[in-house]
Amino acid sequence: MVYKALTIAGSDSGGGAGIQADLKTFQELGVFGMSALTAVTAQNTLGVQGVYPLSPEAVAKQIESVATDLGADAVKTGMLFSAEIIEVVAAKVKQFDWDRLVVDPVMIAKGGAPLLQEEAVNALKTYLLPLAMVVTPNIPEAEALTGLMIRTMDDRREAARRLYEMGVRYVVIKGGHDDDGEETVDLLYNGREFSYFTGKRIETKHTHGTGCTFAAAITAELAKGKTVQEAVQTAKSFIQAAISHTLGIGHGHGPTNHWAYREKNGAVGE
Ligand SMILES: Nc1ncnc2c1ncn2[C@@H]1O[C@H](COP(=O)(O)OP(=O)(O)OP(=O)(O)O)[C@@H](O)[C@H]1O
Ligand SMILES: Cc1ncc(CO)c(N)n1
Repeated sequence: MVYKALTIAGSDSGGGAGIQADLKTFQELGVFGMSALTAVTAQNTLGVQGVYPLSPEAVAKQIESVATDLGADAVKTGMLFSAEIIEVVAAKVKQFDWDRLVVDPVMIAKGGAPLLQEEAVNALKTYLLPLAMVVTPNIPEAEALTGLMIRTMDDRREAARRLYEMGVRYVVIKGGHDDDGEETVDLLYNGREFSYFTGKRIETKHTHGTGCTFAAAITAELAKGKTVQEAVQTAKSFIQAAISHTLGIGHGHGPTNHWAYREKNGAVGE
């Protein structure tokens, strides 16, 4: 059985985030990766030097090409850039009846460069979140989507409830930005109960693309038919290994190590 996953996202020329992180992660987890590009970024470990969005038509065409021939067992969205692209992506997800959709609501790159236009946040809420099986905001993204200020774990649980009410079936609020404590805690809410995925916090500046990689690992596992709970657990182990064994390349915030999980766990596949 060949499992297939499609990522609809931006290109990071530096190879640590975006489409590149997604495809590497799919491959590492034994899933065939396909892509529909929304934008090209000129980017490296120091920052984003340019953003060149594609037309909504170009995005739609790529998705159609994949859907009408290869098909996808799970789909992930990353950088979507504009309300127009979001609308087209939502229409295609509906048209092809894709159920296993992971929406990583990418808004701002780690260095502060905007990857989503401000006025597109509403489009994300209106068109895409109701179609999502899983949404994976970091704390600032969860704040932008809910209008809440998130300081405590109680705030985070409240934000998860609000996101669930927007129509997402599983909400994961990542704790990478909560820099208190020895652990990172990612919270999962399924509309009934909360679960927590913890890992040792690694002291490192090399965390470029952690969010993309984590959401891509969830998508790969969902493509294999795993439950969301199982997929998040594997994604947490995958990102923990990738951050623990960073490569130390580039002059700024370097990428994570996408092959660390495989080296630790041996061959992966089904
Ligand atoms: N220093 C760290 N040590 C261990 N785990 C981390 C660390 N930073 C982030 N993580 C984990 O990495 C995953 C991604 O979380 P994070 O909040 O950094 O995403 P993000 O901000 O969307 O990333 P990016 O925007 O760079 O792609 C989560 O599972 C989080 O707990
Ligand atoms: C293309 C792209 N997508 C997502 C992110 C978020 O990390 C990034 N830096 N670049």
